[in-house]
Amino acid sequence: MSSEEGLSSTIADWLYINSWWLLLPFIMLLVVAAFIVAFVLLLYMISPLISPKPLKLNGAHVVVTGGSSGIGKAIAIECYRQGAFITLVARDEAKLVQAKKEVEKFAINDKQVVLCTSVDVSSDYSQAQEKLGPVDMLVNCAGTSISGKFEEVEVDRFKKLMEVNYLGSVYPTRAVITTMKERRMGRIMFVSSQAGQIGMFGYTAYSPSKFALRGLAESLQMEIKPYNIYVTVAFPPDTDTPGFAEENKSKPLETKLISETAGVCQPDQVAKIIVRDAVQGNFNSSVGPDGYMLSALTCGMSPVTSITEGLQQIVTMGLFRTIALFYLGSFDSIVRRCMIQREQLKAADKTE
Ligand SMILES: NC(=O)C1=CN([C@@H]2O[C@H](COP(=O)(O)OP(=O)(O)OC[C@H]3O[C@@H](n4cnc5c(N)ncnc54)[C@H](OP(=O)(O)O)[C@@H]3O)[C@@H](O)[C@H]2O)C=CC1
Ligand SMILES: CCCCCCCCCCCCCCCC(=O)[C@@H](N)CO
Repeated sequence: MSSEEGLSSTIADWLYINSWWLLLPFIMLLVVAAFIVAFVLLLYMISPLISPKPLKLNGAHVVVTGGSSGIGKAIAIECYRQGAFITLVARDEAKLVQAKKEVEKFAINDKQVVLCTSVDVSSDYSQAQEKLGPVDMLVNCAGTSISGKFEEVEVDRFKKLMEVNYLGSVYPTRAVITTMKERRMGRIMFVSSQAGQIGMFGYTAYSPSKFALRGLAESLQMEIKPYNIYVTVAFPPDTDTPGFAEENKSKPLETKLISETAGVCQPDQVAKIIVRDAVQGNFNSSVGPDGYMLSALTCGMSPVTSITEGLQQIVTMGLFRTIALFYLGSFDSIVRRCMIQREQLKAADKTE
């Protein structure tokens, strides 16, 4: 027997004896796949248990702070169109009366009413509790924005934004929560911003006040879930409102250029999405593809309200982080280019 023959017969013997071992990795793979499929099916079977029952807006009482303008007014209209009773809360009485008239145009039955109360949500709110009566859904939308470089924003503006955007959501929520817990039902909505998911140039005062809402929402949701009350945090992009127009008058170029990435939305489009998510009891409400990516990417330890949402987060997170790194690179280069341009302008001014 030549040495070549010997070698091939050894391999054949080896293959014959051990061939089924070769299949082992495939068998294991099949078993793992079967387990995953069974697990996902099981999750879907129990999903009705973790998804809240949708809120019936028809006949419900919805309170909207910041309801006299922009996104808040659009939310009020969207709820009114679905048969809700509305209370609008803001400071300026004339604007409130005007908004009330606009909302009333969308009535679907003659029992519906729109009330308004002039309250500054950033100062204590406890007296308002009795006036309001039972509330099915509270929309915390009153808010304002200030942009500018960190050292150029006056110190008291940092405080003001926390008072209006953050504490202005705490006080109204405190006013309605006890009754909601007693009735074992309700929805609380916080209108944050995409700038509450990503810290960016020009928003050193604004972003923290919007990030804070997310922390409040997560903590509160864990407390009140057993009472069948669901919290929604909305993270809209730039939206075409009077507030946005005002903000644009003094917005740094960098902030404008970076924000443009996510585009500008219309308030009624934003309101539709937010109201749908609040009715369904979704914790997270995002607008547009960038909003979707940002929410999946920054979900952290936030509560999950559907199996599909959880699975999507698991599958997409790594991919979205990869995309985010490119975005961050482009934002850094916007900031660097603007800085160089400013310095060149300054130098040119000096030589003149
Ligand atoms: N527009 C945008 O690009 C985006 C906005 N957002 C957020 O959405 C919310 C609404 O924004 P937008 O519609 O643009 O704003 P607007 O400026 O158009 O409207 C703000 C509303 O809040 C009320 N409000 C402001 N301060 C107080 C206060 N202290 N007490 C009671 N009511 C108050 C205003 O009425 P009054 O002044 O009479 O009190 C008005 O009704 C804000 O929280 C904002 O941060 C988030 C992402 C994007
Ligand atoms: C995978 C990762 C995707 C990343 C996408 C990043 C997009 C960032 C855009 C940030 C826009 C911030 C808008 C703030 C609007 C606002 O709150 C003010 N206009 C209020 O008046």
